Amino acid sequence: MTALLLNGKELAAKKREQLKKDVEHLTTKNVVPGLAVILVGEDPASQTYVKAKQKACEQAGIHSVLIKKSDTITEEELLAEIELLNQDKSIDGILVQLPIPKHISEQAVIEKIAPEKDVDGFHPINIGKMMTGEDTFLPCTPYGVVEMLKEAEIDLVGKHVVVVGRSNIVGKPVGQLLLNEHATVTYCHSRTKNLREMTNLADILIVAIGRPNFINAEDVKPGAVVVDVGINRVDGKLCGDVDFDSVKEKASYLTPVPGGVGPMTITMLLENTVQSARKRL
Ligand SMILES: Nc1nc(=O)c2c([nH]1)NC[C@@H]1CN(c3ccc(C(=O)N[C@@H](CCC(=O)O)C(=O)O)cc3)C=[N+]21
Repeated sequence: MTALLLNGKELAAKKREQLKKDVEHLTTKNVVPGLAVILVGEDPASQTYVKAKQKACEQAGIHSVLIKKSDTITEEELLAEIELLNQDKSIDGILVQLPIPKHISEQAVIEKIAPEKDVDGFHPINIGKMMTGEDTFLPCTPYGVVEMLKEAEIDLVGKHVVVVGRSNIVGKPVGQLLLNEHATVTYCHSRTKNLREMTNLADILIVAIGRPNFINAEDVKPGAVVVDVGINRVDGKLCGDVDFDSVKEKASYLTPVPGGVGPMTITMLLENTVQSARKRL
């Protein structure tokens, strides 16, 4: 038996069609959703992602502004740029593309963004609201993962979710969102002992550790749902954290890379931007 594909690209396309209609409607009411992206430095991967975000905005009718800064910018100057965007009434969402140069505090930058424009869902106020289950901007990648699982009608209630990875932008929040959906959540990471025993307990295994082929068929319980959040470049080829060919013979559902979680991340960013713009009505 081979796993069914959780096709993020297809769901993203469907959601973007709906978003386009939502944006048209807002525009007739003189509200054009606006997203500002700040890119610091010349990292090629970041440039690719930012281009993809801009293209997606354009297709949905969202006004997007790219602010490019040299990697010699000071923290003070970057915070001043964010303040301008906080005050700008045409901007509903602000995203500072990560990573940023080491001489600038990532936390200071995140906390400078007005929480009501934090469409990444990274501000501590929004993280707090997510934890208590209040209405807020959900972080895009975790939000996209939950949307994919719901689209496939995978029941989450009481299921054992094992998250491999504990980053602030993926691992920690994806576990929290699935806990909010009544799953039982275990977090594992690079220092977990007996990792294979842990991952074999998972009904739903979420992998976001950033290492190619970190998870193979022996790590997976037969019939498990496996979500690969990894984005790695190996010999110029994009791959996830999961050994797709071996795991597809054992899992019930599996996300591909590319075409899985990545396109959903961008789609949820657009959704958050539109959600923010609606408050202007
Ligand atoms: N403030 C901030 N917010 C982010 O959301 C953010 C960030 N910084 N920094 C970098 C990561 C990475 N990220 C991706 C988004 C889409 C794809 C994506 O669409 N991937 C395609 C393939 C793209 C390709 O071919 O390179 C796919 O998986 O099918 C991947 C990665 C957002 N990030």
